[in-house]
Amino acid sequence: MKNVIEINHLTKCYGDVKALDDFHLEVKEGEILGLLGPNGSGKSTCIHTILSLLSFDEGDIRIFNQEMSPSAYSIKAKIGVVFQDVAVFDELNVVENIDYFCGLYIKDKKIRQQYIKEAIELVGLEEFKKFKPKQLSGGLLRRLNIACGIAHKPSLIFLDEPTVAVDPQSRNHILEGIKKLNEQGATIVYTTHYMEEVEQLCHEIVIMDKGRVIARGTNDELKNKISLGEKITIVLNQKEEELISLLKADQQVISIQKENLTLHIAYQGKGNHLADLIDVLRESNIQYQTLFSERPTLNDVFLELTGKQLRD
Ligand SMILES: Nc1ncnc2c1ncn2[C@@H]1O[C@H](COP(=O)(O)OP(=O)(O)OP(=O)(O)O)[C@@H](O)[C@H]1O
Repeated sequence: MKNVIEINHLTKCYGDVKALDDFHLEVKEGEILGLLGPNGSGKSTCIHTILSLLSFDEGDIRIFNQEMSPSAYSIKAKIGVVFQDVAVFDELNVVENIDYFCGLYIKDKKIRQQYIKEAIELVGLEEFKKFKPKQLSGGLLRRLNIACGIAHKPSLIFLDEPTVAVDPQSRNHILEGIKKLNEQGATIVYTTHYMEEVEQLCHEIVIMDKGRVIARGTNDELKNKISLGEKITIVLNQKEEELISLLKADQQVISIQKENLTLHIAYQGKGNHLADLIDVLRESNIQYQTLFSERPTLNDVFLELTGKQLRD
């Protein structure tokens, strides 16, 4: 599959702050690529430089196999952008706003009407067509912002944290809408610091920190990169020093964290340890309240690679 975006050696400084540091990225046609990183890791700067809205210090950016520049209008016409900040006209209603933005690219009125209808359906704003932005809740406003950015059916779409501070219902509409856009053929670059969203949505995930790519792969590939394989949490009825000694002797156990009567046990490798642990508890006659097992999250991946939490 061909690359829609190719970025090499991209460096962008704001004074002394290196927001992008020898950044590399390839985005394949038809994929949803998630750019995941904590606040300040450079996600927005990355999107703005790709779109030539910001200049950069070093590197090169190619989109659709052409060099990107502020005047590359033929490339820009095939791109849709949805930024974090809502940018719509207060005096226009939902349909009129979408019509305005779609009209920048689609001149045929009949085709535009069809596209507006499809955009409204995609984000679930059918009941609010005549509403002005001030009459919409924050989540609905975000949905309108998305409809304005994608109504002209771009083949490459950038969404920069479109679900920040959005209610769960609107979040679901937004995520489902993005999946549909992708099914219709759009390549999507999605930035977020919500790991659950990239897990749910993205074919490939790029993890960023301090302006650099620190890991790339599918959800499973990223989780296989780290030594942590399984996390078991157990809430005991009373302190059990014997259990802790047994766990410390287990070579598969990476760490044990104690929190009152709760133990968080981290295991390495791909094995399942829950059944064995239950056997140990039974054999040692150790009583417990609850016991559950979890697989690593992308936060665990980030934590193991950087020593920091994805979310502060
Ligand atoms: N206009 C600016 N002037 C100076 N520094 C900036 C500017 N914009 C961003 N930065 C700095 O560049 C770095 C990357 O910021 P950027 O906004 O790209 O990160 P981000 O991952 O998008 O963060 P967030 O999730 O908070 O939006 C941060 O250290 C930020 O403080």
